Parts: sequence; structure tokens; C-alpha cells
Amino acid sequence: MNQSKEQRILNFVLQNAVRGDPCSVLDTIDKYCSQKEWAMNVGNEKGLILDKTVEEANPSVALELGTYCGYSAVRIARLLKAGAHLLTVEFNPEFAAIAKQMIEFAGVQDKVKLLEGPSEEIIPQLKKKYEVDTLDFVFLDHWKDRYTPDTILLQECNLLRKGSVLLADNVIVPGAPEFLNYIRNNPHFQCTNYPSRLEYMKVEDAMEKAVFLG
Ligand SMILES: CCCNc1ncnc2c1ncn2[C@@H]1O[C@H](/C=C/CNC(=O)c2cc(-c3ccc(F)cc3)cc(O)c2O)[C@@H](O)[C@H]1O
Ligand SMILES: [Mg+2]
Repeated sequence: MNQSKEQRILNFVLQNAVRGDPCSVLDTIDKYCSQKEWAMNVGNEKGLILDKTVEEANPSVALELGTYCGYSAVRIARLLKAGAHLLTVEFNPEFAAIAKQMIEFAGVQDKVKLLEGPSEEIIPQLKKKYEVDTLDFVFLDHWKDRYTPDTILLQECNLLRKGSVLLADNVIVPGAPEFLNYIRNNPHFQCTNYPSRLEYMKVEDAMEKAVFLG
């Protein structure tokens, strides 16, 4: 049975990146996806915005919705302080298996907990089953029409505290118009837009940061 694109990306990393070196894994994925096969990793340009937002938030507990191949999980985990951790949610078993191997090869597995299942089932379990009090940082990069329902669900589950930082990818391409409308008109969030480029393309995209005001 011929390989998936995601398997080819993982194999390229296993054969070309330096084990235990997260930057090498990120650079190798970016090299493959810019030169051989495009894939929906956040990439290096928007990745720098993600880096700055994570460093500023300096989270103890971070959540990612939509692990895919694990590129942004590695990107976030490499910046986490001692004792901090990232919970990343992926409901496609094939992608979860790829991401698990990517995270382990990068050497950040002690900081990352990959939760396999749909976000709407996992989010309500975070407090009791995964011992989360509140989330310091949330990266939204899953189906774009799920950004709003999951942001509402995070609030309903009391997972946000004053100062919790949400960062959403792709608010221009593919776009998340309903989310932008929701979050920018919500008095409980302070929003900032970060114009950038779609990963590996000369196409305009942007990220939206939303700080929960409590
Ligand atoms: C039950 C559905 C909602 N809950 C969910 N819970 C857990 N994981 C979920 C998930 N939804 C989706 N996922 C996973 O997230 C990932 C989905 C990401 C969706 N992202 C995009 O569509 C996307 C698409 C583009 C894109 C841009 C331009 C273009 F021409 C084509 C594509 C660029 C991006 O940066 C993107 O993030 C997959 O791994 C999927 O299995
Ligand atoms: Mg994306």
C-alpha cells in the first residue's frame, strides 16, 4: 500500500534530521514541505509569531488543537520551561501515530502529552482526567469551523483564566471568518492580528491572538 504524504514527511525527518534536536526536525520538515510536498504545518514564518507568543505567555500548561504531524507541538515544546507541558489533541489515528514518532525523534516527548480523540470530547475531560486547572496558552490549528465552538467549550469548562492566551492559525487562508467575528466582538477577549504568509507559499495569511480578560 503506498505511503501517505505524512509518512513521507516523517521518513524524511528520520533520515535527515538530528535525533534529539527539535530545531533540526523543524528545519527538515520545512525543507521537505517547501521543496517536495506542501503540507499544512504552521511553517517557519508564522512559526516565528508562534514562538514569540509562547515565549511571552511562558505557559506552564499549554493546549494545541490539531496536532497533524507534530510540527507545532515540537515548535511549542522546545520553548517550554522545566516542568511545563503541552497537551496536543489529534483525532486522526494515522496522524497521531506520525506525530508521536516526530515528537519522540525531536526529544521533546517528556514535555508533550498527545491526546487521541476529537477536541469536543477531550476538552471536557481536561480537568478531571488530565489534571488541568486552567490553560495558560491555547494554539488553535484544527478544522477552522471548530475554532468558535471549541473556544466556547473552553470557557464553559472553566479552563481559561484572566490572561490565558489563545493563538489561532489561518484566519485568512483557509480563513476563520466566523471565529474572527465571534472573538473580536466578545468583550471578554482582547484581540491582536498578526499578518504573515501561508506556510511555504507567497500567499497572505494571518494569525489572531486573543487574551482572555476573565
Ligand atoms: C471533530 C472535529 C474537530 N475536532 C478535532 N479534534 C482533534 N483533531 C482535529 C479536529 N479537527 C481536526 N483535527 C485534526 O487537525 C488537523 C486539521 C487541521 C486543519 N487545518 C487546515 O485545514 C489547514 C489548511 C491550510 C490550507 C491553506 C491553503 C490551501 F490551499 C489548503 C490548505 C493551511 C493550514 O495551516 C491549515 O491548518 C488534522 O490533523 C485533523 O485530523
Ligand atoms: Mg494551520
